[in-house]
Amino acid sequence: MIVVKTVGELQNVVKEHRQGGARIGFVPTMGALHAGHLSLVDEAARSCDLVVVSIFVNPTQFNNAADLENYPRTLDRDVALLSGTACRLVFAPSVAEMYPEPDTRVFDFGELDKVMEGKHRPGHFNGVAQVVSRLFDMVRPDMAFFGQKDFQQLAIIVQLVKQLQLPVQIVPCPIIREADGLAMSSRNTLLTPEQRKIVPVIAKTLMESCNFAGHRSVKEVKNEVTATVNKSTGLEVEYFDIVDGFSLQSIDNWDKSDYIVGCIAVFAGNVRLIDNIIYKKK
Ligand SMILES: Nc1ncnc2c1ncn2[C@@H]1O[C@H](COP(=O)(O)OP(=O)(O)OP(=O)(O)O)[C@@H](O)[C@H]1O
Ligand SMILES: CC(C)(CO)[C@@H](O)C(=O)[O-]
Ligand code: BAL
Repeated sequence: MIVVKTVGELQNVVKEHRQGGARIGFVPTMGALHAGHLSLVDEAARSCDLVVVSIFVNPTQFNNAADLENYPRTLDRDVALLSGTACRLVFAPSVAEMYPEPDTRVFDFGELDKVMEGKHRPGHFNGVAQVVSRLFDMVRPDMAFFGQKDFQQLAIIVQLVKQLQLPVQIVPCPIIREADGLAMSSRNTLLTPEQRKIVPVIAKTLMESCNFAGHRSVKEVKNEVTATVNKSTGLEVEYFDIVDGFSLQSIDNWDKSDYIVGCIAVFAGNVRLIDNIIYKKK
């Protein structure tokens, strides 16, 4: 496996493979890899000849300086993990390599980034769009793989690709969970052992709420999920919303959409976790 740090080196390796007829699959990450990331690599390997993984903690998508500073950085371990997968090229640039000049682009995603993560992390999706569009320009992948854990991010990326008319196919990949249901996340490593014992209640509550979807009102399910998670010691729901899976706008009635998703963000102390559950998909 090759690890490169500069755009020039990255493009040389990718070009060589492309000239040999390889289909390029791309998995963007911020590192601190876990089985969720590796599932994206496996999925990419099913349909692509060269799998490229980027590892870059992108400052422009952090709206909170402490979150950026505390974000786990484990490059050597990440490279070791990837060497056991089908990934053959890792791109781990510095901030200066990614942003030789500040990126001042402002994207317009309409209502998609005004809710949920976008509302609670101002500027977050603009930063995600900046880095992902740069990475796409550098790698020029045929396909790019994103996890459904970051449900709103996926919708934004699909919109970004449409707006910029990029020739890349975006492939959504299912959420990988720990044995106790907790959605895998790099931020899980920041939890104390006590917090780690409590946080599975988030996924458990979302899963149990499926039994009520369509039977109780949307408002009741929203209140019930929020109250159950908030009752757990040390957990505080930032938002729980039940939305149309395409527009991401809240719905007030189960009949309003054929694609309904419940999205949650929860603080366990200073650690912010997100998860979601699909209630209905045609
Ligand atoms: N549990 C998971 N299952 C499937 N995909 C995942 C999972 N966790 C992360 N991903 C995906 O991996 C890609 C890189 O995500 P990222 O590096 O931010 O990891 P993360 O674990 O989501 O970290 P964070 O703590 O920031 O949430 C994204 O497309 C993300 O959706
Ligand atoms: C897509 C991404 C790698 C961009 O920095 C990040 O938002 C993530 O890890 O989901
Ligand atoms: N997984 C999304 C990246 C972030 O939290 O900034």
